[in-house]
Amino acid sequence: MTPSIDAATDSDTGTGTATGRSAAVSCTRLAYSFGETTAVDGLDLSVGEGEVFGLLGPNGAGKTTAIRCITTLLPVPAGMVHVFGHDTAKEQMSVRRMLGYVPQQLSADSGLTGRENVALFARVFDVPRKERAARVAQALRAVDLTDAADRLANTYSGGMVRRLELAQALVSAPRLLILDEPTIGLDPIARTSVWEHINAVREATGMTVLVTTHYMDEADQYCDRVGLMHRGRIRALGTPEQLREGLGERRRTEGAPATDPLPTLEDVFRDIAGSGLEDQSGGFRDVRSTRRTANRVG
Ligand SMILES: Nc1ncnc2c1ncn2[C@@H]1O[C@H](COP(=O)(O)OP(=O)(O)OP(=O)(O)O)[C@@H](O)[C@H]1O
Repeated sequence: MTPSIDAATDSDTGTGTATGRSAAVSCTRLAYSFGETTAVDGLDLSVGEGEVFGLLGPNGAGKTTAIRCITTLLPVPAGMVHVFGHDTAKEQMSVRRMLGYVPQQLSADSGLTGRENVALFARVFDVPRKERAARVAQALRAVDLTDAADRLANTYSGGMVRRLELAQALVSAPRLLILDEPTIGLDPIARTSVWEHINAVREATGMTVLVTTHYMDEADQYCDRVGLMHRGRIRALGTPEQLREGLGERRRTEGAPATDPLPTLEDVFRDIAGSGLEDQSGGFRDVRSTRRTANRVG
């Protein structure tokens, strides 16, 4: 099993100096293409320290690609990415040490117990040997898996697997937690539970959270700010309330009655993504995401 962020060998000595920027994540004109397909197209993004920032967008908007550049799993061919002031192109190891990453794909090994899965990540992320057992126990406790810690992961429900993956990402005490669709395919109770655990850790540690989600209700409820991404760029940015009010205001200037209810975040999303939302939802990529989750549950 390969952990989501491998221990890397690169020229970074780990002594890179932060440039003094206060942003947890800063992308400047980030661009990434797969052959002819432009996935990220000049992305400018700044996530403040301690924020819960939601990156929203239809399938294929470029969210995962942007996240993989931020985590250093993909190179940055154009533009710049900094994590707490460290340049991801030059200081790959320093950046990786500050990150916890829960990818869309399954990152837990079904043939290991919960504790063994988390311990594996503790080793890969260089948690000092003497502290490992305590840190693993702490991470499992933080996601409420202490009682199930010594069961094989293939006996876990989908929600428990997601919480286990959260524990794997938390065991290195990251300053920045990046989650790609953390609740996709989970039932409403399991979704709420995942968010409650993320929030509890954030409140206790001040960790910054960058999350992608298709669930607008989650973004509205849990994110301090959201960026709506479409065709590789951020098309709208603000608090969920600002975005909802902005669309409401525009609709009123276009003649909508003042008595109309305030638009939802989903209305804002549809306003920006337009037909892209209709064109791409339910496609192969969507099915693949759901299957990935089904495999996890199964
Ligand atoms: N490995 C790859 N090879 C070729 N094209 C890719 C690859 N990964 C992504 N793409 C393309 O890049 C674009 C952006 O994909 P990306 O996965 O970043 O979007 P996304 O917003 O994360 O979508 P989703 O919400 O479905 O996860 C899409 O057009 C996609 O088809």
